[in-house]
Amino acid sequence: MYKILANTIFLGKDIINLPECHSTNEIAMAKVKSKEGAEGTIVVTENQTKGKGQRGNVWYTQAGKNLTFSLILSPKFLKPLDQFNLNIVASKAIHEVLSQYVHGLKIKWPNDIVHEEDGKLGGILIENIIGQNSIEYSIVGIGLNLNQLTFEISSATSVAKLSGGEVEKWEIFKLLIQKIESNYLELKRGNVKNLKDYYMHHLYQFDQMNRYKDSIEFEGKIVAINDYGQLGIQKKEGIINYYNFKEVSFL
Ligand SMILES: O=C(O)CCCC[C@@H]1SC[C@@H]2NC(=O)N[C@@H]21
Repeated sequence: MYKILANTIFLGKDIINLPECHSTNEIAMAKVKSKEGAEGTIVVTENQTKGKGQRGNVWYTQAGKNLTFSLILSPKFLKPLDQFNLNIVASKAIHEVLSQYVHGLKIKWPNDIVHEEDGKLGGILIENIIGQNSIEYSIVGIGLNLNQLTFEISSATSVAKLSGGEVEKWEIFKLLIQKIESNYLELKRGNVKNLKDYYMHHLYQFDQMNRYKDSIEFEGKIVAINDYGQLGIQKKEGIINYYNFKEVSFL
């Protein structure tokens, strides 16, 4: 069991801690839809049995070892087209906290946390309820591999594997809540530039030639992310193409 004294203003004041559930995102979304989930509520579980990942994938995690949780936010100050800013808020917070434990971490667009040589440690799945001209609610689901040591896929890793020892997951949870809240409040105050500068500074493969694939494989370098969160890749010939998620893959 954990004791959290996160010292936050609103985030994590209400924590729903479940020994087991299918998906914390699903539970958080159901809470919002039934008007039981106020902004700041967090759903966390020790054993997520059917975690949702990006691109319709399943997020696998070993019971008890890792962090799987979802935050309920109500960013009505954001227009639907500005929703990528929430990815920046969450990925920056995770990068800031996990970098206290492991060196060489990067943010892989749009919101994976990876080690530059050793694979993926964490992912974020954001699901929004969009209103007329604003984001009514946002469920920010976070899965982080902390103490898991063996993986079925070779591209996955964990903080413990990279740092050489088990970490205190509730301490990391507390630090994350604090960082996410402070980044979110910074976004609310309109300081997007500071947040985005951090994100770009730690972006995986930024300004390096690499291979990518859209309809065909090509060589290019990541040079920008625009206000809509599209990834700008400059091809060898100099033209910059902007991609939505799913339109381009890293090779
Ligand atoms: O594919 C990814 O990289 C995103 C993974 C997001 C997984 C987290 S775990 C907690 C939350 N609940 C879910 O069902 N998914 C997210």
